[in-house]
Amino acid sequence: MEAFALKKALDNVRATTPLVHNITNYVTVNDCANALLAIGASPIMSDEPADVEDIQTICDGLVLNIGTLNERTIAGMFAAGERAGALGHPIVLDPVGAGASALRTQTAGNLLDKLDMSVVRGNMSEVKALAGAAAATRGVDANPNDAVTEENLAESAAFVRVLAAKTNAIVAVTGAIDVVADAERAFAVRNGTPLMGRITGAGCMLSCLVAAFVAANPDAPLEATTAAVTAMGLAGQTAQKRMGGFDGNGSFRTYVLDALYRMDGEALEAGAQVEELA
Ligand SMILES: Nc1ncnc2c1ncn2[C@@H]1O[C@H](COP(=O)(O)OP(=O)(O)OP(=O)(O)O)[C@@H](O)[C@H]1O
Ligand SMILES: Cc1ncsc1CCO
Ligand SMILES: [Mg+2]
Repeated sequence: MEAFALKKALDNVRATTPLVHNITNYVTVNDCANALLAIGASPIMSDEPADVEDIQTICDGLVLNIGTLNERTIAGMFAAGERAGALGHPIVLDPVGAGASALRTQTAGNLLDKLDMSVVRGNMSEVKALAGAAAATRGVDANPNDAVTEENLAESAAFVRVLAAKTNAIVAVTGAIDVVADAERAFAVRNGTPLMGRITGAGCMLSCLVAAFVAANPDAPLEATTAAVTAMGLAGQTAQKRMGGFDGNGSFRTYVLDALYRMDGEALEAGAQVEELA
């Protein structure tokens, strides 16, 4: 991808401060709010069905994360999603744990079927489950057997593209190599570090960033999603460089937020490891 598109995508987030409505899990909710603030967006969390339509009306985008779903929040997700669709706001689905339980797999599938989803962002086990393929989700983490590797990259990208075409959404599968695609184009992003799998919420935070980037770049949702994925991976790399002798995953989590806060368009361009796939 043209480096300029990455810089512009981040600059547009900072210039417009998109307000992002999140219906998300209670494990990583504070990290999600801080990641949005760090990148220059603004968070609001609201999952009460009687509240979500008003909240979505004043927002620029919506994240639906099923990490700790329950009947009430599922109802909130549909109500918010319908309002977002009516207003033309981007919706990002994070199908946390799809494949690990029937309720998660079915709920993620129903949200995708019934709402006008802009982006689906998950790990490969979750996305495979969503596509109806055999998947062995290990709780909320990807099964290593599902990992995108240099060897299976072409095949993985073809799978992601087919799902994107079928759902009419951009699909971002993350892991050691991230694949971001719509029906026509696909990008591989090689930013990131394995340490990101040693904290909870790197994926949840990324899904929120995707909503902010797409809301701020409505004419280029694929580039915007790729920019968000690149920014998150680069923040992980920057955070890792800062790790000192006594630091562990607690500090790493903080350093990721700091790296997002300090990232500018030039740094994003310089650090990006993005390849457009044929
Ligand atoms: N082994 C790895 N090497 C490099 N980057 C990684 C690795 N694993 C994850 N990442 C990065 O971490 C971020 C989150 O991706 P991941 O696939 O772990 O999400 P997730 O499983 O949904 O996470 P969570 O559910 O904990 O929020 C992405 O930016 C991804 O590129
Ligand atoms: C650990 C965990 N369990 C449900 S949601 C969540 C956060 C990361 O997906
Ligand atoms: Mg996840």
